[in-house]
Amino acid sequence: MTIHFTKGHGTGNDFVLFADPDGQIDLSTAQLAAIADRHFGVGGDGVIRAVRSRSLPEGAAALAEDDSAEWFMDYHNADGSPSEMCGNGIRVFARYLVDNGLAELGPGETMVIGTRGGVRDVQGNRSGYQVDLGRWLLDGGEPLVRAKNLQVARPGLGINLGNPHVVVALASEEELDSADLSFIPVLEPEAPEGANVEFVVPMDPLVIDGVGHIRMRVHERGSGETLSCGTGAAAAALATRYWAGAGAPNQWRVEVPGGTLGVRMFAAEDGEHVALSGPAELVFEGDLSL
Ligand SMILES: N[C@@H](CCC[C@H](N)C(=O)O)C(=O)O
Repeated sequence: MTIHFTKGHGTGNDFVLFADPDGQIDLSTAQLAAIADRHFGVGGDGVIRAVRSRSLPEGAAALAEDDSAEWFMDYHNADGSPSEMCGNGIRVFARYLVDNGLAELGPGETMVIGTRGGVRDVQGNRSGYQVDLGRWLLDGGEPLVRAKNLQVARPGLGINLGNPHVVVALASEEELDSADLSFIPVLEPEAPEGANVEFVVPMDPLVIDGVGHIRMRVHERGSGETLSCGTGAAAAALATRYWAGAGAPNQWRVEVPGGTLGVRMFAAEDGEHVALSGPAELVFEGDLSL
């Protein structure tokens, strides 16, 4: 079987995308991991299948939530495990659909995309694409986090954005730079479904012209350390605002090793939502025989 793929990224969080509109390509965990392998495959932090919501079982829930969710982002991590959501991936996915003529997204228009974490609204903007990540939840408690090269275990904050995160504040940029994230951080107690773990430090000053500034590195569940994580950047901004207390801003710039992401918290009908914006690039295409 040959698959025509496109390689894309959002702030260096990179993905292998392919279209399977009618849901005819059923890749095993091992095949997905082989595609994402940086030495023996195309290489990427995740593999994204563009499939019509009506053509896969999980799509029924997306269509029940919003029947305009024609497309479903079938997301898998680099080890082949499925994830509920990917904030950078969904922005790159929207660009992929538009550039390949599979969907249209005019200025000011919204594209509704199905994911395992629920439907998400994506819009184009000046810096690339923006996604409304929906309602967020303080979820997962405050586990202790250990990572190699961190002198002491740190308390984390569990946040759910469709997928699970634990955010940890570090003392300084030096500590952030020297943390060895090549190993899975140890959580105590363990997260039953695993977690993406974000390490953050506030920049100095924290707030400039009403916008909060932080730096972040991440160890993604199922993919290891990546250059960026969109839902992770949103979780990091939410946790920092939580720790900063009353008066902290609702708009944030998050510096990740692969660039800068924007995060904005805003009131919606069903509670507070968080939105993520930043670049979404398509880099090259090719054919892959499996
Ligand atoms: N890179 C993504 C998150 C991808 C999924 C994650 N590794 C998980 O297992 O939840 C993002 O940009 O949000």
